[in-house]
Amino acid sequence: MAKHWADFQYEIYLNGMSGAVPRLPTDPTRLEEMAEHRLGPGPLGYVAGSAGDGSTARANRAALARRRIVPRMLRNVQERDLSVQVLGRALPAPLALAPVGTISIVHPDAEPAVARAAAAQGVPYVLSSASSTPMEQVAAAMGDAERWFQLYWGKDREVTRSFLGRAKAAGFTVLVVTLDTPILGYRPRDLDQAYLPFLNGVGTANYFTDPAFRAGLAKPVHEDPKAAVLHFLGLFGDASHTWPDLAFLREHWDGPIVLKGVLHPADARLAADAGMDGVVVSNHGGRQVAGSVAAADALPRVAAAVGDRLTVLFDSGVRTGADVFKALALGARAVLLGRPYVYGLGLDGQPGVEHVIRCLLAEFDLTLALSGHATPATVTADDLHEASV
Ligand SMILES: Cc1cc2nc3c(=O)[nH]c(=O)nc-3n(C[C@H](O)[C@H](O)[C@H](O)COP(=O)(O)O)c2cc1C
Ligand SMILES: CCCCCCC(=O)C(=O)O
Repeated sequence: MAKHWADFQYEIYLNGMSGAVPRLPTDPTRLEEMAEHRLGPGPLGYVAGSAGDGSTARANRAALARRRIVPRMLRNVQERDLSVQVLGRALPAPLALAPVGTISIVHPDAEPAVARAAAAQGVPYVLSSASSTPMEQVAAAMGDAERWFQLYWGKDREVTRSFLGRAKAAGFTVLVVTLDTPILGYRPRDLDQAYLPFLNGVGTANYFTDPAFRAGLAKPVHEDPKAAVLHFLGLFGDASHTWPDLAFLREHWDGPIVLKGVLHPADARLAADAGMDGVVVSNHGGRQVAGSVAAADALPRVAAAVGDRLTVLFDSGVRTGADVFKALALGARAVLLGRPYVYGLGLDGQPGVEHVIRCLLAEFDLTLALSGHATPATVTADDLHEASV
């Protein structure tokens, strides 16, 4: 019998009989409010902030809210199985943790704590290139869990080659290449505070420990850390890449490659033509292009274009179990969770991340059941009503 994630809510109620209530809110909005009070202004602005006037981040939420679920009745949902096949892997639920760089700014346990939480819940964690902890150390904390690595595909081919070699040696099997951040977006909350974690050497650990990166420095990192940070800023992204350049990555990575940040169906077709295995329909949580299409509005068009050729994943705005359901109905195979788990980490370390995962999946399990589905596979666009406002 498959695990019933919904049982988490009964666990909470039962614990309540002995006077215990959850340490963190079970509602993502209240979780975010709590984080707003606990995180310092710099880290909070960096995590919660987005590009320009913030309209893309708001549109992400609105596009999901506009779609309403139309539950079906009398369909025997007593036994449910949330597992899905993603890139040839069986996941216990259609969920992975999105790559989020520099998270030691919210909690000193940082990526290893997230890795342990994800492994404990069986959910893949996509480790960011901009991790505060070298990838080998995070891999060690992942145990037997799925290891996915996100690449910032930068200017220096030797560094890219070295990252791919290290990731492979550390047991990462899926490569997620982020396309939407060759340059950092315009982010007023960070600009107003002149706050960027990288300036303090946070999020540079994979680079500073990398032999190819170090070979490009005139002095060792500890002798001239500022020069090392500037070197990192100069090479982390490369806005000159074009589609044929993907051949380099295909040549150096023999596992699945997923392109993150695809919003246009034509780009999704190009990804398939380039021999990629999947795309993440994402606008980076509204952090890159202010005024960009909401990710949930882009999703059905991308799924219609390449759903039969590529694995379509989704992020940007997922906060609740109902959002996961809606993303599947719009054509995603699974979703990536971003900011909410960072708030869980900031508030309570590894248990905080586990709490966020368990709440989300309990709500997803209940949404699925109460909408008439025993498995994610049967959810389709027919389960949604699009409200006019
Ligand atoms: C603080 C922060 C750092 C991020 N760092 C990365 C990163 O290193 N690599 C990456 O591909 N995406 C990064 N992202 C984007 C996330 O992977 C994801 O696309 C986004 O958080 C989804 O939006 P949501 O959090 O609003 O759901 C970051 C997002 C945040 C909030
Ligand atoms: C200057 C390095 C930029 C890395 C961007 C990290 C990220 O994806 C985000 O902040 O969003």
